[in-house]
Amino acid sequence: MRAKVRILKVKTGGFTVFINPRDAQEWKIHPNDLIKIESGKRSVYGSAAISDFIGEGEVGLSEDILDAYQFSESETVTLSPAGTPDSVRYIKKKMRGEKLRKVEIETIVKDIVDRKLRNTEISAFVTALEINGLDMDEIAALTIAMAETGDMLDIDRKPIMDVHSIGGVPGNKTNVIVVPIVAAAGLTIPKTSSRAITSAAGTADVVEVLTNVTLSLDEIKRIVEKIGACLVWGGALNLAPADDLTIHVERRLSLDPRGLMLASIMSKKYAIGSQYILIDIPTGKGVKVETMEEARSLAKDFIELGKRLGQYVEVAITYGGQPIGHTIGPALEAKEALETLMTGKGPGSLVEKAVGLAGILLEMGGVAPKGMGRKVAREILESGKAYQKMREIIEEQGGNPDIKPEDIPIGDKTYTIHAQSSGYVTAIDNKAITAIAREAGAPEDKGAGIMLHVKVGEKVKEGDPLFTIHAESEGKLDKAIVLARRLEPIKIEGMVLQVVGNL
Ligand SMILES: O=P(O)(O)OC[C@H]1O[C@H](OP(=O)(O)O)[C@H](O)[C@@H]1O
Ligand SMILES: O=c1cc[nH]c(=O)[nH]1
Repeated sequence: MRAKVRILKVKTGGFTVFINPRDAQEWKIHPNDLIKIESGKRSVYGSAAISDFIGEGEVGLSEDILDAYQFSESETVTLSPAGTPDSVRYIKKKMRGEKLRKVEIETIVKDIVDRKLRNTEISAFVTALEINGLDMDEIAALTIAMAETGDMLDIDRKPIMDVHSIGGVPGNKTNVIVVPIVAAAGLTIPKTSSRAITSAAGTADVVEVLTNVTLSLDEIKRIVEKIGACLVWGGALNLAPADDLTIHVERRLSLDPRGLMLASIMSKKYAIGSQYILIDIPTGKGVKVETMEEARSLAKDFIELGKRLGQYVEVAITYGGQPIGHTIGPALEAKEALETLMTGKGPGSLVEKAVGLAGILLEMGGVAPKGMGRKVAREILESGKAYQKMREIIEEQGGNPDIKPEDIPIGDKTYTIHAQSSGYVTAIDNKAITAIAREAGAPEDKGAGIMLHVKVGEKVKEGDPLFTIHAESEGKLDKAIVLARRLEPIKIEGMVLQVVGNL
């Protein structure tokens, strides 16, 4: 079937191919069929949508396709039904709990990248991995396939350091501070981050409040070779492109299966050429890893995977029992991170975690003596050198280096929850805090989120403010308030915990 391309100003969130109803009837194409579009050496897959705003003999392509593949108006292309991709059989094999062969994993990844697998099949894959997991051979094959289906970066500087958190803990803007400290010490750290997966703000969402994070590989290479660092969104690049497509599905399900998480993180590190990698595993109630035992087992997997890829990996198991700092949500977190960089001071949990992680990297990179990394990192933060480096990062990535915390717009629809009794804050529920911030609109609404007025251990009096919800719309604020009242994320107890009468 031959058709002329019509470029449509429509975003559908997927690759959508619009076909006229008469052509669809003649060609036996039904809504949502997978269609292959070929032109010369290019081929791309998309889902059929039938509409008479497209003329007979034409094919309408959504902007999503055109962002990734160049087609020109009126160009003649060939359309054909694509049938069921082989990878669907392999996904079902994993659903049955069977081990996948390397070639089967490679086919799944290639089909994700080629868009032969759509969100329905990708979510089946994510669910199968959540339930049945992957062994180390499968994880290594998945990591390499994810990296090799995209571009590889070759930065002309050595050694290449990197840091990555498995995420999960609310308010984790730590790497926005770690990266400029490490680069200010003279090391090279091309940091790519994903957007939020299970949280209310991924590092890419936070940095995007301060500067552009959607850069090309050539721009990253230029910036990193010039100033030693970047803080960008991995999904904008063709680095491990299957990663962002699976993360898109994971975010909807709020799932991050262990094997996929290892492959997601390490494929990005492999593709960007990182040699010395620090992995942060926040551990505590209500985050991805709840016990030290689980954290140590995951740490071993990261180290083993690194060995297979020729990378040196160290892992920091960090405290994740309550949010980091006081802010949750992209703009609120960007404000707190910027204030900390500008003043060299900030909430204890944020500063301690940032200098702790940066210190490990400084020792790994040989710019601080063993046991002195944390001290050197703190000096770099307090001296303002890390802030100067952050200004360079912001400027090189296209932002305004003079941006001040007070310039950052925060959601102006607010509601504060107050303590209903006096006592001590004994717990802050990570999952509930994230859920409320997401209900308020984070991470998509950058100004949405939560400002915590108290942390665990602090004394409160009845009526004291506990946290403020920020939203950009009244509707989302109302929903977040309802959720906050139901979940009561901050637990306050007096010294008497419970009274038990005669049993
Ligand atoms: O908390 P959730 O959303 O599950 O995890 C996703 C976040 O964790 C990682 O953080 P970093 O880039 O290493 O700082 C990812 O890149 C992303 O920003
Ligand atoms: O980049 C990341 C971070 C956490 N989990 C993932 O799957 N990828």
